[in-house]
Amino acid sequence: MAVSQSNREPIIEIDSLNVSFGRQDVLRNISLSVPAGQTLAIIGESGCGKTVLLKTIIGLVRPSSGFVKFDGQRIDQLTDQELTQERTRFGFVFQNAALFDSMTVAENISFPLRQHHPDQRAAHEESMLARLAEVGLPTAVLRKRPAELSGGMRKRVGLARALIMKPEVLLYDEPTTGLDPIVSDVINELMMRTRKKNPVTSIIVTHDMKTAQKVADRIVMLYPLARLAAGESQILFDGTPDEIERTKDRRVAQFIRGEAGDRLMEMNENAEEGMVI
Ligand SMILES: Nc1ncnc2c1ncn2[C@@H]1O[C@H](COP(=O)(O)OP(=O)(O)OP(=O)(O)O)[C@@H](O)[C@H]1O
Repeated sequence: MAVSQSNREPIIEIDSLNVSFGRQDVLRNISLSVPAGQTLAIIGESGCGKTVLLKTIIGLVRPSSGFVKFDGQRIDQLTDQELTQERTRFGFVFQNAALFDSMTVAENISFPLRQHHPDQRAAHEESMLARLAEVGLPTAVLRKRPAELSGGMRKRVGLARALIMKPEVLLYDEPTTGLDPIVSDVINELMMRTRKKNPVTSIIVTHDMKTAQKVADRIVMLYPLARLAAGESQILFDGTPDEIERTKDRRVAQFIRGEAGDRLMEMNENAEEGMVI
């Protein structure tokens, strides 16, 4: 699976990026270049800043310093109107599918088209049916509301909605969280199929090592700033799925194998000191 695409032009370039909220530093000196067509998985423990990185890429969070370039343009230098326009080149698959409960599946999927091309209603239905087929859902679901669907179906509807504008970049935030292993693997297959059918660049934020191993060409692991040694890069690992299996870094190895490691020792020490954790 691990195909190197480093010879392609970068579509996203992150340069010396720092993000803070008040006094809390979340991302420090992140530099990352994502070639067009690559599928990049960003892994790391809860709270290390994965979602913040995704949001910074699409301009929902502003950097404290450094910048993100999309297709050669600095995101932080765009006007609101330009940013709205550029965002139509992205598809975002949110953590909890983030569908509108009051709308039917059909209305949810076609929502971006209605927002951006209200004059082309005749073409909406055709696009919607094509996307629905792409994510393997029957037309019978179109009239249902999200609450009537299973978690896996909602994720598929979220993916169909993300695909409807034919995005150049797909951002997935925890696409398999909360799904059983079988349905998770269906979503993995769909992400791979989507990439085969469309020339997209994908960035997948995930805790799920199976997703990272199976779907990604490249894996980047972030580490919480508070746990880093002075001067250490927040990107603990950047390489292929094969390379991460052979990592010599104990923290990376513990993460990919799901071992509590140091955290268990910390818990025991804290418990001995009578701390509530
Ligand atoms: N808008 C915000 N305002 C203040 N703090 C924020 C904001 N967004 C995120 N944070 C903080 O930034 C840190 C990183 O959050 P983020 O959601 O990126 O983590 P994550 O790695 O995606 O975690 P998880 O895997 O649990 O989703 C957290 O401490 C969070 O509380």
